[in-house]
Amino acid sequence: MRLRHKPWAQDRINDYPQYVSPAPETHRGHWQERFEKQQPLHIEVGSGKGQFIINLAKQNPEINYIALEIQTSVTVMILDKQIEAQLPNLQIIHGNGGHLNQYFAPGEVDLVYLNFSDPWPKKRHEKRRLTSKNFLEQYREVLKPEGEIHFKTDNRGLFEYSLANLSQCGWILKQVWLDLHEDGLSNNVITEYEEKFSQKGHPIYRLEAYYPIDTH
Ligand SMILES: C[S@@+](CC[C@H](N)C(=O)[O-])C[C@H]1O[C@@H](n2cnc3c(N)ncnc32)[C@H](O)[C@@H]1O
Repeated sequence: MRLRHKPWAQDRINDYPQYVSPAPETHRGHWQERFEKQQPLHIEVGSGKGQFIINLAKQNPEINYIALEIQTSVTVMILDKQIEAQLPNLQIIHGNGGHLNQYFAPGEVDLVYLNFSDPWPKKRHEKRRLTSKNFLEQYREVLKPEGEIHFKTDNRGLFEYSLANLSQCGWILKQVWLDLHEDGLSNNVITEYEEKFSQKGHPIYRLEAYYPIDTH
């Protein structure tokens, strides 16, 4: 998938290399050097406008976060929030989650968040789904042993598809929620899309999964 460029937005991104590096692949294996403190690294693939990850970064200064977003104009919206908040534990990648192993070294990431990923309902677009097998392989490569994926969606079809792929690819499900806001999760941080779909009365599905250490 190609990055969608908008010149004005790209110029704005270029003005803040301290928050959005022009060459994220050059930090592969060295992301900790871009943060004030060396601490666990959590990333969100498909961050949208950044509400979720900005709030997480504010709430958890003991964790480093990276927002990864493919659309240029949307990346600018995260950047604008970061320019205001100046969080020392937040970096932004304007890039494609399908290239994760170019941005991160094996085991560099502690946790991957996927929130309300585009469902791409047509079979011919399956490869674009962030829980397709290609993407799951990328997460497995960059996560530390037993590092986790936390995934939320209101789309039942995408949730079932993701559960099936995870289990076929050997991931272990730690926990599954079929109606997050009914079942409760004490420290749930709400995303933009979650707010929108919850207001419409949609149930929110959630899962936590990890890839087991190979004991052979
Ligand atoms: C439906 S929005 C959800 C935004 C946010 N996570 C939320 O829950 O409010 C999905 C976002 O994922 C981004 N996206 C889709 N495919 C991507 C990819 N391959 N790499 C990075 N971002 C991607 C889209 O541009 C969009 O901003």
